[in-house]
Amino acid sequence: MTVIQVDHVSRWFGNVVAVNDVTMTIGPGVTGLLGPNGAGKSTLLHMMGGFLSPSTGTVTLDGAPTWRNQEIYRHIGLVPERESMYDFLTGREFVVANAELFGLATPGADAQVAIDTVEMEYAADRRIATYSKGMRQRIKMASALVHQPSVLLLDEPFNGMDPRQRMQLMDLLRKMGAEGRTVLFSSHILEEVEQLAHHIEVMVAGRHAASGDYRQIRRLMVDRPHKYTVRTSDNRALAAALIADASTSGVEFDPREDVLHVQAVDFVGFTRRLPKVAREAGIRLFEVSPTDESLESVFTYLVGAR
Ligand SMILES: Nc1ncnc2c1ncn2[C@@H]1O[C@H](COP(=O)(O)OP(=O)(O)OP(=O)(O)O)[C@@H](O)[C@H]1O
Repeated sequence: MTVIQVDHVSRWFGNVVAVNDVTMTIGPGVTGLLGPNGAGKSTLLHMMGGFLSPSTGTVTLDGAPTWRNQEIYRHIGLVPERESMYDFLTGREFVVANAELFGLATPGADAQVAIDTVEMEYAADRRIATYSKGMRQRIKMASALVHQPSVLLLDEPFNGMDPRQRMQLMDLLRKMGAEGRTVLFSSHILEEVEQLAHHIEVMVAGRHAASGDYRQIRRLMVDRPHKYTVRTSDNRALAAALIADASTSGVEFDPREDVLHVQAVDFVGFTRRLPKVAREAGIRLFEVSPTDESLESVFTYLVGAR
């Protein structure tokens, strides 16, 4: 069971609309759920995990509703951002307790596999009270993995982790995605999502703002200005030709790098016009690359566009 379908889902708390008419499909592999604080990511993850009911709409896993569905819980692991941990337990006891809650036949052995997966064996028999934030995160992860779910939902999993722990967790999530599991993690940190997820879903203010590869999302925003670095056989001549063309709103010549920085009016218009403008002026294009194609700029545009 691997495909989560969110269909016209809204969730409100009193007057606050946390999730507003969201429809999305999450399949196998690693997907990033990106959005600023308060965008509704946690609320959405909890509804996907079946721990919170939608106010309207449905959330299903391979067609079966997730809300209060015992059968579905066996296939989903949720790693919440905040969770009251039982500090007096050891990491191992905590994971074993979760294995028992799932009714697994061999809780000790299953807990051991999960502890090894998150590389926490060295501290498994220490009390959780003595753990760092990153260790707590990993033991939570072990307890979410103890029943070998096909869907893993993680809320801000990298919070509080040091760079080494972050790399380890990224490797682990990549591996799980490659095994065919559905891995969905939320983050407000752009570079995390960019490094890990091939596919991203963007939430802004409770709404589903965009979906796809971040470059595709960038291209969806064709009405936004885009910047390019262009290197040609005659940069000055192209600068003159471009500034006379409606596709371009600004050109800067950089003599040190011997390139042009071009501000295009829109993506589609510029990518169509540039080869023609160059050909008509008898100029050869050596390099054309977008200069602001980072997820950060996509996100800023998406947030700014609201
Ligand atoms: N139990 C609740 N009661 C009242 N309001 C809530 C509740 N849970 C969430 N909200 C509100 O819903 C909105 C979305 O919150 P949510 O936690 O889902 O966002 P988020 O994107 O996960 O942000 P963060 O990363 O800060 O947790 C916020 O305005 C939040 O205050």
